[in-house]
Amino acid sequence: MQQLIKIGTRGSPLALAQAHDVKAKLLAAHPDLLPDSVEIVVIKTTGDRILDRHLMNAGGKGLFTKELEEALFDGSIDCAVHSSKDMPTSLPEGLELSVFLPREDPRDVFISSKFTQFSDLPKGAVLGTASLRRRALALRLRPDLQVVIFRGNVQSRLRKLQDGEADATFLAMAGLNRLGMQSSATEKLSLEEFLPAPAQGAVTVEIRTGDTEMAGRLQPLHCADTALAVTAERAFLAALDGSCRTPIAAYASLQGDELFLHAALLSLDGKTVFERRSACSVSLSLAAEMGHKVGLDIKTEAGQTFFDILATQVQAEIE
Ligand SMILES: NCc1[nH]cc(CCC(=O)O)c1CC(=O)O
Repeated sequence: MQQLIKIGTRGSPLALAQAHDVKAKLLAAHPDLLPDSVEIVVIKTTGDRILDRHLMNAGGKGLFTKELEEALFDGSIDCAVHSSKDMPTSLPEGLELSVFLPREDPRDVFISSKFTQFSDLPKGAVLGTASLRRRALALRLRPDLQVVIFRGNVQSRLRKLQDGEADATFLAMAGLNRLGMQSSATEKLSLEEFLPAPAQGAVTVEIRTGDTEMAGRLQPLHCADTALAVTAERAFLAALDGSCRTPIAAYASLQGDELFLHAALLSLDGKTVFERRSACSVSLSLAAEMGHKVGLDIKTEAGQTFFDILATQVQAEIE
């Protein structure tokens, strides 16, 4: 009997779609694997349970990964499938991100049943989002807009919109594509004006360091170009903060034989923006170095006072 490969995932429809995609790609890459030998194991995370409180107040990104990581350590799963943008910048000792799947559309989309594009929103219209980045980017363009906090998975946010809790919301195109819900997107937003979250659109697979068998099985799923871009974006995030309490945006893309990074740190109201562009040659270590340097440069430029004020504002927001 063939040894079972257990793929761990959260239970949201998006997480399940990503895990099933990884399973299908594993089976396609390894004809010797019997379909029954790859199993999806759904693990409920603390983040999924906290729906009443604002997530950042409860502990941030790690809330969605902790239980999956415990399952990796105790052997109840062999790999965990994640949206890279939900991954903390540093992982527990003994775990690593083994592969990045080819990046999906990295853009944010504007969603509304009343208005066909973001610029059509009337004065004072209400946006529903829990993302500090989306809030800051939207207010930067339209300081008149109101923002209410929208939490929950893609489906529940769309339901809140239907229920009239806001005039519009934002979601990642990648998630809608994976859910087969492309038609829910009202307007695809430009990468220039709505700079995505670091690593948006890229699925990653976490494994135990040293699990060469699992790493080998996953290798055919790896996309080197995606890894390069995500490495630069995550290095930027790590140099700045890494938590989701800061409006941070970054997008790197390969153009010819260069990797271009566009990165930004914003104030909560979008009035202050520290923005940089940089480029480097195609190398993982140079990509990491570039992201780190851009992050440190912006950190220095912003200064401690900026971060102190931001922390106070964010705290007041989420209480
Ligand atoms: N925070 C939830 C989350 N994590 C990853 C995605 C989208 C898929 C991706 O970026 O790969 C989403 C939903 C959204 O932001 O619309």
